[in-house]
Amino acid sequence: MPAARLEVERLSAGYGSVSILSEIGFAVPAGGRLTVLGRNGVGKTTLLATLMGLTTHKGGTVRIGEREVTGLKTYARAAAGLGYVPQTRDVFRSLTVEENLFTGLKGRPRSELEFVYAMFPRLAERRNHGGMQLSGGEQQMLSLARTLLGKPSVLLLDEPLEGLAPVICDQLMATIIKLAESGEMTVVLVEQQIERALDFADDVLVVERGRIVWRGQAAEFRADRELADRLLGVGIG
Ligand SMILES: Nc1ncnc2c1ncn2[C@@H]1O[C@H](COP(=O)(O)OP(=O)(O)OP(=O)(O)O)[C@@H](O)[C@H]1O
Repeated sequence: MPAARLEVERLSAGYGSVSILSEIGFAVPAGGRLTVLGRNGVGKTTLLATLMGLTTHKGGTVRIGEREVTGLKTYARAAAGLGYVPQTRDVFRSLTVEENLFTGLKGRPRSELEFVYAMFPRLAERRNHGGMQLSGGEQQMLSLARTLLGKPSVLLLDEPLEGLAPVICDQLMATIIKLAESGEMTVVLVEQQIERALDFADDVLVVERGRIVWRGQAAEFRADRELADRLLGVGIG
């Protein structure tokens, strides 16, 4: 599936009776790269989980291209082109690395594994190791690699760099930018490494207590040092 536009309108959601997100609205064009920033606990993970249908919907819509997916279950959203790499590193611990990757192929030929083995040589070296034997960083690579094999048209990444060595972070970001630029994926990134997130993204959303409090271009955000300090409590550049 090629990259698709993601459009979110007045999306409100939470957990059971608890409301976390209020009237979130944004759009990412096909092949666009958005980063969602915010302090701890403001609702960034909840936003990605809501796009996947994993929270309690309280209003609003989500569209992938022309298709509204709001009423769909998680598996149907995945079939509609949403790919999600959660912070929890979704690895089948009883399967080997390669068996984990097979589950991401969705019937496509094994030869496609070479694409992720080239990106993560560490996974190639450990292809016969059990999921349980992997380090945190290796599990992160595996979770991401499996999702990339599914060729989602919109990829949702929740802190994918956590636990990865700097050189792997560089490679990973470069690969994902390439996939977006070549029109294969639209990407939404939640990331605590703000400099890297700004290097990656075209556009930025800042969330505070479940609402969007700032939106604009990454270059604009970077140019205004006071903004990062005020909204995120950190200095940049
Ligand atoms: N399963 C859940 N049930 C109830 N409340 C939850 C659940 N998961 C998260 N929350 C609450 O929702 C709010 C937003 O959490 P969320 O994990 O989305 O924030 P975040 O911005 O991703 O934080 P971090 O940067 O620390 O990962 C928090 O107040 C959190 O306690």
